[in-house]
Amino acid sequence: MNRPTKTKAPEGAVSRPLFIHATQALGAVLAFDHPADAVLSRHFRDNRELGHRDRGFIAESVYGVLRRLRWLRRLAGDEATPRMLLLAWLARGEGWPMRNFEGLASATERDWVATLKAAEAGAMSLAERADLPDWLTERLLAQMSEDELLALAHGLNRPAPLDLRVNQLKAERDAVLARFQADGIGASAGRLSPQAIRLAGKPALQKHPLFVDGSFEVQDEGSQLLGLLVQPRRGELVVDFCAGAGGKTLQLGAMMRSSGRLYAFDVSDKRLAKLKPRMARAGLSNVHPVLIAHENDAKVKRLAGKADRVLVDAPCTGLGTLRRNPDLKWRQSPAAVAEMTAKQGAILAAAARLVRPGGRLVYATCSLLAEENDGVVDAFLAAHPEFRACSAQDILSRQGVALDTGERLRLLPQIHDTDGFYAAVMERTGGA
Ligand SMILES: C[S@@+](CC[C@H](N)C(=O)[O-])C[C@H]1O[C@@H](n2cnc3c(N)ncnc32)[C@H](O)[C@@H]1O
Repeated sequence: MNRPTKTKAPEGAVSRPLFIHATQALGAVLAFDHPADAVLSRHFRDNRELGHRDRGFIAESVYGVLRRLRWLRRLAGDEATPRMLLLAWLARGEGWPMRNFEGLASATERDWVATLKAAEAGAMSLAERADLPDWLTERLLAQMSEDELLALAHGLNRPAPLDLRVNQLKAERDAVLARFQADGIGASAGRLSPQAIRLAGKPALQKHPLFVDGSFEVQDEGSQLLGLLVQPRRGELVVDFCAGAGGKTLQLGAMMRSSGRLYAFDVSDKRLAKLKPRMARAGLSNVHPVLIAHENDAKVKRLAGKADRVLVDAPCTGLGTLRRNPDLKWRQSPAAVAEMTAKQGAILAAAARLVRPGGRLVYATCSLLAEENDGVVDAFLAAHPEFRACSAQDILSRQGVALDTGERLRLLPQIHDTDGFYAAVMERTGGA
């Protein structure tokens, strides 16, 4: 494969081989057969000579094009190839000067880029301005005004910062911050979660001694608030019903001080397999990963009425994570939303059976769509009078998180600078 660092490029530009890598990766991503992060990981695995900065350029360029695809197609034409879209992104999105294209683009392409730099996108529809598909714009418009939708889209179309969660079993946040400062890593305390650190850039931290010893994990600050809503205590029986690779399981386990029993259910053995080494690094001995066939598996039913707390971090369209996964907006569809909402309702009903009287149930998604959020929770509460709604704002405020969110947690990138998250807290009545 091409060695990207050998060709001399003008200052601020990139080498020709690196540009070719970015074009190839973009072409593969734009087929939309697989998630963009999986396609990029594969490209990097197949091209191990690419360094951290090269990978950064490729990923940022690909994600930049995905975020602004409608605008770029308006400028470059509906038939624009991945190479043309990349040139258009670098010229208009990144504002590269013409000299950066020398050595990368042919004379004809450079003439095209020069024209493009002065081109107007012309009158654009709301969906084009928001850089969202038409169907999604329509759904969001039923929930908010045009101005709110554009502000949301602007927030979603920006790169996400890198957040860490300090593992309270192993370290104090101030000590981790002090160590980062000594190591020259720009970081500050999170504004919302008392366990969060926000990094100034995107340093590679997998080999950092505090990552290796389990003192911190990567977790969006918004996601950390979901763990605070569950608020598990030492010695309790807690179920993380859709645990995946354990982003929230690890947080819950640490909040329980590695005591009690924390069941991590999921239908994906691949995801649960990723949880196991993370549990070990985090120093948790209270987590029990359990592979289930579906939400009504006998392994689930065995815990009926026994759990102090159950988290349902439901499978969803993930549209709240567009800052990190901008391809999702082009890969989701109204049919996928309908399929999701049916599954979410079934999982929530099955998980609710595990909650003991007086116990807590938290339903959460990283979706922005009302049908996956309030729609599922309202239908559940209407069908289950034995559950009552609790105030997310009160629960967070008692843990020192001041957030004007009301009964249900709604986090939005343009307001909270987190991914988009939704959570509803409920309690089974009849407790002591
Ligand atoms: C939003 S992800 C969970 C992310 C995880 N909680 C974290 O914090 O990293 C949703 C998970 O639900 C799982 N899932 C899908 N259907 C399920 C079902 N019927 N029962 C339990 N888990 C399910 C998926 O495999 C996926 O891992």
